[in-house]
Amino acid sequence: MSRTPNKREAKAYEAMEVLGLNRSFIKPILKELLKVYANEWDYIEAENYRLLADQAFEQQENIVKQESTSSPRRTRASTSGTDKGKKKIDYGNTRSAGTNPPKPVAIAAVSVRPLPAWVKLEEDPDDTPQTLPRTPVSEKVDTCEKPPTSETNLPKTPVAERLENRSARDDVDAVKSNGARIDRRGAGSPAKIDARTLQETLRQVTSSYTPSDTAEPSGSLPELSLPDEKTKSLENGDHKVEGNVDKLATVSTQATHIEVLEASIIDTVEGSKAEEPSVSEKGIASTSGPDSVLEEQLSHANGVAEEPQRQSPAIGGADVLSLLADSYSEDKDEPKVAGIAAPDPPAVQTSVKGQEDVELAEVREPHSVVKPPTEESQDQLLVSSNVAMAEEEPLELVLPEEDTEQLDLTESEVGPESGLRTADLIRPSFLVNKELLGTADGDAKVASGLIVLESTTPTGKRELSDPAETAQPKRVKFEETLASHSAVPSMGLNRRKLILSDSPSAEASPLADAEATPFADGLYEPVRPEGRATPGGMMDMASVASAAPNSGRPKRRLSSRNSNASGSGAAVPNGACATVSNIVREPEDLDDEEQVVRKKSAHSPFDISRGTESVKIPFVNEFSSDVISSSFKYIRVNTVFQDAYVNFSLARVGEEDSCGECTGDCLEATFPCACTRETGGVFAYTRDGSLKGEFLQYEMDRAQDEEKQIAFCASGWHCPIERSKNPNDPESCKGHVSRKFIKECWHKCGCSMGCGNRVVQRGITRKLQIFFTHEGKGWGLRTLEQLPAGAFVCEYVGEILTNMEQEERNNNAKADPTVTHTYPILLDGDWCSEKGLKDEEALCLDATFFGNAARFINHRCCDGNLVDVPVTIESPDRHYYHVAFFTSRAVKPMEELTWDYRIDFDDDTHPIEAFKCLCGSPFCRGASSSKKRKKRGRK
Ligand SMILES: C[S@@+](CC[C@H](N)C(=O)[O-])C[C@H]1O[C@@H](n2cnc3c(N)ncnc32)[C@H](O)[C@@H]1O
Repeated sequence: MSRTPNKREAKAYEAMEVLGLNRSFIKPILKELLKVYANEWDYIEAENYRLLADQAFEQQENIVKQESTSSPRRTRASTSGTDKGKKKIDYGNTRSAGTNPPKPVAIAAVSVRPLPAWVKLEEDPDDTPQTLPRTPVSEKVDTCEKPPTSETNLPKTPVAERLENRSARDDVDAVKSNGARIDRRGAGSPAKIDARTLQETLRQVTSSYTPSDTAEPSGSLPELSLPDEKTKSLENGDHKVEGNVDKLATVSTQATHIEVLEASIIDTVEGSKAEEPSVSEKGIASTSGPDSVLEEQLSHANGVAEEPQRQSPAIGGADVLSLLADSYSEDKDEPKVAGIAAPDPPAVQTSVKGQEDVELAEVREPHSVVKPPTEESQDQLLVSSNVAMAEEEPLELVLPEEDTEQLDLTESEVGPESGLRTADLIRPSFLVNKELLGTADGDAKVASGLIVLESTTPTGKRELSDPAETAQPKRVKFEETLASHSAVPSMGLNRRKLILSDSPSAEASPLADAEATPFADGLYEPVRPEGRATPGGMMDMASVASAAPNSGRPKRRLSSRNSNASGSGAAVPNGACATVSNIVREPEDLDDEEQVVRKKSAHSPFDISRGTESVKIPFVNEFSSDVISSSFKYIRVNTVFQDAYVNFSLARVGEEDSCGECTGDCLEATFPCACTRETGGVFAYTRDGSLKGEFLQYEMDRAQDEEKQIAFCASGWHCPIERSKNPNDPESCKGHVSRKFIKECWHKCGCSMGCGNRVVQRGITRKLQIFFTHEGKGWGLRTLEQLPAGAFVCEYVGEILTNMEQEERNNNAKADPTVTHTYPILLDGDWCSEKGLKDEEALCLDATFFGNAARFINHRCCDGNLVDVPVTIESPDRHYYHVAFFTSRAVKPMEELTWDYRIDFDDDTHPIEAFKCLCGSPFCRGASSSKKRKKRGRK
């Protein structure tokens, strides 16, 4: 007999029930969570039981995965086509009566790690947790809240306000009262309309803005009378459509600042009368429709920066497209605060492939100063066919009729010879600026331009404009295929992007260099990455490491200077970048094996952080079907692995390490607060959250000439590195780089989270993207927005390990080629001044298995665009600190973010072989050492 649940437990069940998760399914999960979070109910209850719901949904996904691997081979028909989106498995959903709940599978390892005995869960009344911890230890001590910088500086848009006001509870209530379908995505997540209905809805919405021949809706789909004018809501009889929007990515240049938005459409009513819109919904002023937004963009692109037209408030439920426009137009009025990312609306749950929700890629141009683009950039036409989101039926976005003139493609240009099909061009695209992408480093070779528009056929399938209708078709040339960029994620093979140009200047495109080889029809084959191919499967670091052609190379020294004992170069699978047609494939065109590969991803391509960061971090792979290994788990803050001693107790923070008397923003105070003690009485950050010039300069000088900062462990005891290598007979210290620290305000300080001396602790605010590099470096990180010099990008987050533990990992990796190479950073910035450092205090951060976006930052010899800066936040001890990455110079959108790992490629005493450096820097140390290797007769 089961015991009666206590009140809190009962409430948790109730909340989950609303999400369609029954008690028996939830019970073991709840139990496990309580165990992990030391019975801290506050965690479980926060954000409307989000943690619990997340775990439950994660389990469901695991069950699906288990089912799909244990069940016989799925046919293609079952993964695409008619039964798409149907679920056959019982997820413990209370609505699936009569089926037993499945056995819960193990919760992800990160969640079940027990709290070490020393962890004290202190309370700090000042800090209201805003984001749920993924792990109890570091989340509890970390003050990372939603970045308030821009919130404090910028007025909130009505959309942001509305979304904020609308609590998750409201959504759940709405779902409950309306009996809508339950979405699996997360607690508080509203029910989602099914994919087909949504697509149809959107098609109708978008059709209402198209010239004429709108398709008839399919008979089986609900009839939704959608607006033919911008200000009408999407409401009709029993159906009301409303949505949330979220910025997915940003592409900005001097001339344009474009945000790709994502919208979830929510069908709140199914078969019952639509509810009156809530007050907050009514309060939203609906302004221009999507056509206006795009017209705006286009007029901006033509040099006319007009104020969007305001119209009367929406009467009914929120039209998601109006919301987009609304947000856009409101934002335009706002002052732009340099260097601080605009606040995002509250997180929108990410779409998970195969589920019944669909997301829409939209484009808007927010609050940036818009300058007219160059003539050249207007001449460039970019066709992006990969903006459609993960669902197999892409959503369509129609541009204003007049812009059809911008592109006059002939059928032959989209015919089989070109590798394109009509279907490839019916997806939304976005504006990009040629200058920015054309001049960017690395694989940034995309020119800019305006977007293709297709007309809508009676069948609903939109096609290109009839060439006959166009007066003088422009000669359009495809320039680039695979090595292009996207600001939005897609699923593996289902992405491609082409540049079309009728401009003579296109002949001198950056593509027409040694890296790109022209082939049929002016198409350019992108650079084939170096390195041996891995089988077309998961991006597994181990297999990549073993497949990479670096055997026999000298080993790298386990440098006390920021030892990054990383693995070897990643190789791109064979044929991954053969021809355009090779990758211009619909999901249903993928063979079974590829389908399986795509489904293997344990990460959402829309946001690898799974909502833990305040911005989404998508990942894209334009080359192959590789996905990010499931052995990697995203964590937002450092997390103790096992033995590391990291004491964050408030009692240890003295007066000299906090500014209890301060209020608000310490940077505004007349005198610098106590927290500037480390930095000589000066704040290291500017008011817009960047690293001040002098600090940046110091770090860059240091990076250039580290030898000057080398210091040795105090005499009389042994260096922890040497101790970990050989505990019984350690050698003497080989030296460490002595670092200067930045100290941020923290819990004991009187200032607010908006204080300018809290930057790193707020977490990632920039638009970043993880992408598969074309050079063979594996995954990399790039920015989707312009970054000024000194901008905080991200922290290097990982497991906190003792040096001994790390050494063991290294040895395992060394001994067994199937074991993943490790990516540690040594926290030795103050070892030379610390005496008698114990083993459990000699720490490093390893992001191999648990880490954040920084874990994907690749190495670049000498001239990387990031510098790493040691920052102390919670701990007065400097044996534990944060490693924060700031830009060393301005970085353009789509540029890869890199830093110098400070590897000695010639050091063959290092336990782990250095990878073959493919950084491409003129100062590459790896390249020169490879010459030396050759001299030595090595490969
Ligand atoms: C911290 S990880 C960076 C992310 C990694 N590229 C991935 O796919 O997961 C370090 C590993 O990336 C690869 N890598 C980083 N920089 C590289 C470079 N300049 N050339 C070749 N490989 C590189 C190496 O395999 C290295 O062990």
